[in-house]
Amino acid sequence: MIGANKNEHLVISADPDHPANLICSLCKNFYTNGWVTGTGGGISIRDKPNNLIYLAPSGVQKERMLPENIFVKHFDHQDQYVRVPQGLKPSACTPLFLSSYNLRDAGSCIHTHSQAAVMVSLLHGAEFRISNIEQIKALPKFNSEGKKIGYMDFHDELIIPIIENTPFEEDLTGALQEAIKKYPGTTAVLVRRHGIYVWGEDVWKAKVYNEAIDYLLELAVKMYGVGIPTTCGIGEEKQYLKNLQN
Ligand SMILES: CSCCC(=O)C(=O)COP(=O)(O)O
Ligand SMILES: [Zn+2]
Repeated sequence: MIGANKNEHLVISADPDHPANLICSLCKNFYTNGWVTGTGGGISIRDKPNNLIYLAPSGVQKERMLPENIFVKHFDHQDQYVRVPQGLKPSACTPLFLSSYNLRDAGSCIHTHSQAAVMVSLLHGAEFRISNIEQIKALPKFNSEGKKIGYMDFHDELIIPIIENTPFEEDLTGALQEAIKKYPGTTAVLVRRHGIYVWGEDVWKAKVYNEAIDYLLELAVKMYGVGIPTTCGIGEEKQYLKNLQN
């Protein structure tokens, strides 16, 4: 778009909670968790009141980005950028982030290359399931139309679909959209041998959901390591641990 490089006012703000600042600060935080190392992963934030979408550049060290490196699109004209930083390309994850906005009205979407996500994708088929773990209560519960109706209970079973990886990130879009439609109860999609996409109503919800899910994925890997199934009922773990000792 002509003049898109000029709209620097859209990304320069003294407010630490401005989307362009938050993309940079949260990516630093994700980097220390090992979620966006080696340029992989990222985050997009939607400014719902101003109808704008903020996106990181592609192929850069995500923990070193500056607000002026951030791309901006208008939500109603998703084929056009209103801010294009010079010499940079928008994240290859863009169509995946947009899918969460368009299909789930998300306010932010996080993509990580978490090793726990990759491990779980290697240990499961089409779905990851876990239940009877306190941390599940941090995750949203949806009705059959994908509308949030509250939070999951301790005994609820969390189900996250797993899609197959593709050589190019953007080619994941069709499978991610299918999974979003097939699983109205999910707020995340795992990508086998690659990572995970997690979205939420706003950036802070997306952050909490991503943290809670990653905790559960990491726990799941540890449970497999000692032979306890992730859907094991309360008290049943003893029988698996007993088998382990024999
Ligand atoms: C080693 S990163 C490969 C690309 C990828 O999976 C990813 O998440 C980063 O894509 P981007 O275009 O945002 O750099
Ligand atoms: Zn990726």
